[in-house]
Amino acid sequence: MESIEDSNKEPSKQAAYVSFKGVGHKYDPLPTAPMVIDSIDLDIHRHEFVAVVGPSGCGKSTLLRMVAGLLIPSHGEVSVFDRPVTEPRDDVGIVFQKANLLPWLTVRKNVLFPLKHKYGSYSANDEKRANELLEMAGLTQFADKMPDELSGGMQQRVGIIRALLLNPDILLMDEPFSALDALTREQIGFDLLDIWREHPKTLLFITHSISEAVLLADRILVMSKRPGTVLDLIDVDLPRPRSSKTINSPRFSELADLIRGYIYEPNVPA
Ligand SMILES: Nc1ncnc2c1ncn2[C@@H]1O[C@H](COP(=O)(O)OP(=O)(O)OP(=O)(O)O)[C@@H](O)[C@H]1O
Repeated sequence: MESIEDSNKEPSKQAAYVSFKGVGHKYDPLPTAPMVIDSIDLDIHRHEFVAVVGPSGCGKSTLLRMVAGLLIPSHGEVSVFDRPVTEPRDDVGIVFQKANLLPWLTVRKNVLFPLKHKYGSYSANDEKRANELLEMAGLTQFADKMPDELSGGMQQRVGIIRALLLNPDILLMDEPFSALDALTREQIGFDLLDIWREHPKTLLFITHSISEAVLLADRILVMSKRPGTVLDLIDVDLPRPRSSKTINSPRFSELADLIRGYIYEPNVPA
């Protein structure tokens, strides 16, 4: 089976897993209403890490909601594994900016909550898996604590583990680290890469941080201002595993500058 390390080589030769074909959307059905996103064509490969960057309001979250089936595009089609997405999918995990843990449940019970909610109960095996994931995220000693006893970074890790417990094939992350301080943010990014290596997922990751996108992703979708279109889809040809050394490499700066050019001078060809 292909490893993640191989998966960012020659992405154009791989089969599409999540596909956007001519996707556009307007929230208001009036014919004169403006499009929020327009003419999005994009193929994402299985177990690929794609970061999405673009100006505020360009439709990044709108794209994510479409993959989850929480929003059906008014134009074009989103499909997963060649099947059009027409309703909410249960094979998708979502992580938002805030972990939104339930304050009256312990960390372990928060992680297990989606299973309980979905199936009414969970098995000893589920609990074992929850413990394994908590261990991997360095949270074993906090498993029986209440969420307000954890730092923001730890709470966000719990949110990620919770999204992973249902073993979704697709993980959607909407600015998951933006509420964290810079150091925690970098560390949790590396933690995410470790988790993703151990539990491969197709990952769509929205961020406002250009360096975070370059550090983590296989490819970066750069969107224009509203209506959001694809300005570029950049292969991040930096070797894995990535580390803090990656940030000091000349190629890292080149890629970050390329994206900055699009974001800050969108009319100037890079
Ligand atoms: N439910 C909705 N009804 C009407 N308009 C909406 C709705 N959701 C989003 N919009 C509008 O669609 C546009 C794109 O929103 P979206 O949240 O997808 O952008 P974004 O790129 O994720 O923004 P940000 O970076 O600020 O989070 C915005 O102008 C927003 O106001």
